[in-house]
Amino acid sequence: MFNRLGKTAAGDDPKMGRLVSYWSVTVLLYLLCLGIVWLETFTGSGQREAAAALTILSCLGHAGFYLLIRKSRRLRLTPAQLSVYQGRFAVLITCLGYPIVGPFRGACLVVLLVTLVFCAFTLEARKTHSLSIFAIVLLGAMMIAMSRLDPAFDARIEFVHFVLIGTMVAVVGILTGRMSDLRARLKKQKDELLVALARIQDLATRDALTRLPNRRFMVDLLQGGERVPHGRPACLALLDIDWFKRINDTYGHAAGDEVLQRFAEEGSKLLRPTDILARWGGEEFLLFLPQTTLAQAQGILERFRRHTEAWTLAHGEARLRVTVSAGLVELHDREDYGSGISRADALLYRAKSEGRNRVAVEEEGAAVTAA
Ligand SMILES: Nc1nc2c(ncn2[C@@H]2O[C@H](COP(=O)(O)OP(=O)(O)OP(=O)(O)O)[C@@H](O)[C@H]2O)c(=O)[nH]1
Repeated sequence: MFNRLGKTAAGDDPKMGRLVSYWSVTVLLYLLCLGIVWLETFTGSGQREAAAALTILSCLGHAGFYLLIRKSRRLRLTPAQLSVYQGRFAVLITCLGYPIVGPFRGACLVVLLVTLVFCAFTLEARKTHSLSIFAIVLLGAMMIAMSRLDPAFDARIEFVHFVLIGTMVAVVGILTGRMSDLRARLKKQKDELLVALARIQDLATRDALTRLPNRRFMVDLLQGGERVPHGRPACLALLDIDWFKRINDTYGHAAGDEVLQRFAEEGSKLLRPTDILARWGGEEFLLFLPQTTLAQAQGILERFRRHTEAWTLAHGEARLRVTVSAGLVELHDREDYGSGISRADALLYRAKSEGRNRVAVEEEGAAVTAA
């Protein structure tokens, strides 16, 4: 119910929803405690002015906290900071209520404990301990003052109450502090796991050298779609850097790596956000062009080819140049990607055998090449 209330008040922001739902629980607790204050006021010896002042203070405090929660993002207030303020305010109100509730004083002790447990959900151990000390000191001061000022407050009973609540607050403070530590450790572990998971996902789906999606990513993506959706054109090309072995043999493997990186970088610049260039293996790349007709894809590949022969890579005194060959197909309606890749591979072979630095395109069952 409180979660639903938080969601209604805070919209889609889950953090804000949680804060508002905690806030509404504390409102309920305050209402209960104020009920006890007014019960004593009407049926016992409670003072009406003091009860009214306490009620107004509580209402103002709560309205203020609600506003602080809603504006917390703008004011850069963290949930922990809000909890410290709310916790101190709750302790203050409980201690102020202590002399007013007469024989129901024991209820204040329980409320103090509940406040501490509540705060332990958002506070770190150190802050929970300092809130416990604040509660013990304030309540102790209130008990001493009342046993001196009001004969109804028996010093012996107050002393027993103080020892009892002091011990319980200290124990609860330590336990909730431990709980906070545990929570902080769990959160740290969860954050570390999320980072590790993101890294594993990255390693599993990206090529370490070029940072392009790797073959596994591409296969999963293409197999996930299984078949080309009916009525939507999509094209697929296999690209291969020409005479790449010569670069390795002449300038070394590191230079070859640099060429692969540069090829990926330059190629990615030419593509639309929906196109995917993946490293298929070695010096071979796969380009997937969704929602693209063969004529459009041919234009993109031709631009890619011309751009590749235009850029150069400085390597010592030398300027390395490469060219690329490609086999391009339009995926047939409801065709599975595996057969599309085989057709593109055959066309790539043809582009290589017809002289390289060209795009071989399949048209109406026959493969033609353009350079
Ligand atoms: N530097 C580097 N070389 C690689 C990598 N992966 C594969 N190679 C090399 O790429 C070369 C590919 O050579 P070939 O398959 O003979 O092809 P090619 O020399 O490009 O000739 P064509 O494809 O026929 O134009 C091989 O020497 C591989 O060792 C890599 O990650 N880095």
